[in-house]
Amino acid sequence: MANIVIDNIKKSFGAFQALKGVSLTINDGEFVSLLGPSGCGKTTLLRIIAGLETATSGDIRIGERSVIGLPPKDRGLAMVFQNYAVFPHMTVFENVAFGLRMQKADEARVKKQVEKAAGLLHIEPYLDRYPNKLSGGQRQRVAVARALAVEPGVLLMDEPLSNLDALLRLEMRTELKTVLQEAGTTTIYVTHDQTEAMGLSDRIAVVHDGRIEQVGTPVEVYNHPATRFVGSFIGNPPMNFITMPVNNGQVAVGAQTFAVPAKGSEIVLGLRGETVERTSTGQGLDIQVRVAEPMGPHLLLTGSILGQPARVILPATEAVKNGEIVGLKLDASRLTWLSPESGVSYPVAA
Ligand SMILES: Nc1ncnc2c1ncn2[C@@H]1O[C@H](COP(=O)(O)OP(=O)(O)OP(=O)(O)O)[C@@H](O)[C@H]1O
Repeated sequence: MANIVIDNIKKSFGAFQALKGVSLTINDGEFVSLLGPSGCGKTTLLRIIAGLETATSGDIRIGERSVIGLPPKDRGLAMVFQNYAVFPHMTVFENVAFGLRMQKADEARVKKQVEKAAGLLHIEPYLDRYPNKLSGGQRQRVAVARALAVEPGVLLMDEPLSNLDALLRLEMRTELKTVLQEAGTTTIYVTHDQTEAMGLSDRIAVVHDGRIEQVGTPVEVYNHPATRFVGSFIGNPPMNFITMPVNNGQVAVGAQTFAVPAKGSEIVLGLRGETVERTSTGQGLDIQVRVAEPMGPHLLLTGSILGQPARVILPATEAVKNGEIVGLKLDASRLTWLSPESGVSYPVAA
């Protein structure tokens, strides 16, 4: 069991700064995702924690002990990386048993742990096979099972589900969460998939351009994004950003008025598409609908609000035609207000 402290980690590759001072504490038994677009520095950070890459400056502490300078094997962690390395000359059983053999576990424990991990990842039927007789997805599950079999205090995972088909991904996501919670494993999980991060994580660290832009529970980062980047990266459809005029500290839309913290004459409204309610036009914000798409569980409207691109979601039972203007009532408690200059959101009123 261990907590992890990432303390002002910087990493440069030549003149390029991949990590620009990252700090984050992961509590004992917590599941934290590093979520961000390709190239933002997630994998580099994970490799530095693992000891596969050296930081330019900063400290990593696992269970209070600085691990900077320690080789990966002495850091008390297990890893599952995207390019899941399974040993081709070993059966699936021996692959999963690998870490336990290294620990010189007795045969009874090896068998018990391998069976437990194999059951979890649905690879029991393949235990006697060699990896070249498995699909990519099956091999990936072997790699995850191998990491879990040793019941590590800290588990680092880099897009471990990326080679699985959508249904298996969903199933594994649920199972991973359960097993890691039960084992009390401290987990850092790298992904660019916001759905995966939302579903799995106790907290999400949103990484952007070598920095952590926000750390919070999935609900916090979704409902109260700290920046425009976070609001647009998390959520499908992404948050809408609509620049609006401010008069005497108030924004008026139809019959609705909102007190806002803006200093200047404009503010950006961050609007989650599903927080609106249909009303008559002119009562709230009106959307000029370009396309209305029935999505099954809901109706997606794409168009413009105050001449700015917008997407909102209405219940599937609503009927809207392409080209129609639809009135939307806003829920004051679900709105985010952001500075037009910095893209940073104003704190939520207590
Ligand atoms: N060994 C290296 N030499 C030079 N540049 C590197 C090296 N490793 C990574 N980078 C650069 O550092 C940046 C961060 O890379 P990193 O792999 O951490 O991103 P990522 O967020 O994990 O992206 P992805 O999801 O695509 O893996 C990228 O711009 C990448 O090109």
